[in-house]
Amino acid sequence: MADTAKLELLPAVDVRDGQAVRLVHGESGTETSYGSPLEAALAWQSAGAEWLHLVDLDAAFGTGDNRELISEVARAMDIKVELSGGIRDDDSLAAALATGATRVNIGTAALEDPEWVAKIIAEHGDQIAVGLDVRGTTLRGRGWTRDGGDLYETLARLDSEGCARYVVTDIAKDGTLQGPNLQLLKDVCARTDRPVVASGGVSSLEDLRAIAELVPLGVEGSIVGKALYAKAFTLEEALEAVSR
Ligand SMILES: O=C(O)c1ccccc1N[C@@H]1O[C@H](COP(=O)(O)O)[C@@H](O)[C@H]1O
Repeated sequence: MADTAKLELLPAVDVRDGQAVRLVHGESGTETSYGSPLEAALAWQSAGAEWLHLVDLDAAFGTGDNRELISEVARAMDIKVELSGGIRDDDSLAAALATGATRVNIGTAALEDPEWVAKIIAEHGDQIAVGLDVRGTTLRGRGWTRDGGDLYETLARLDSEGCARYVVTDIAKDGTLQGPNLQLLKDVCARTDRPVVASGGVSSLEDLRAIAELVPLGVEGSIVGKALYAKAFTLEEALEAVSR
């Protein structure tokens, strides 16, 4: 990536039981509800977002799914959509791609079904990202409830299979407003030449500027969740903060 590129921002809409929610450390039961997912997504689009990070949390946790609602939201967007949660087999992948999402983010399946993930990377290329959701350097799957191997071993495997991009979440930071794990992002960027999307912990415009400093290392974007819903700053302010 060229050093002059600006950091992309991906406001998040995580859906649980039909509502836009934020979790703390991704733990089921910690939800704060923020109402209609479609209204939230449209608000981020109106505020100037170029991307929406849309997550079906029920599908990620295995507590059902919000497939129709997720599809409705994705189809209503004029902006790019990154779709996550419960994409683990041909049926769920087909449904995700049928929403018109620009790319889909694979978590659990990258840990539990490497052959399938290698196949879909080969078939769909840039439309597939892998979510590397970590505690320390241990990957977590199935709603972040189960260990799924070593971060760097998995990264090396996925790199060799041609994975186009990684979404790196520090679970210890996610939903806490405690700042991103910049060292983790630097460490991942040092181990891959593929673009990295940062996730977890953003609390301030300063945090976003700090992540933007990592663009020359390979950080392409940052997901922003709780800070927007908690009104720590507006999306307009965030976009301005990372514009160059
Ligand atoms: O985004 C969250 O807060 C979250 C919390 C707990 C589990 C998953 C979460 N989000 C994203 O869901 C996908 C993983 O889904 P799957 O394992 O492929 O079914 C991944 O992008 C997570 O970052």
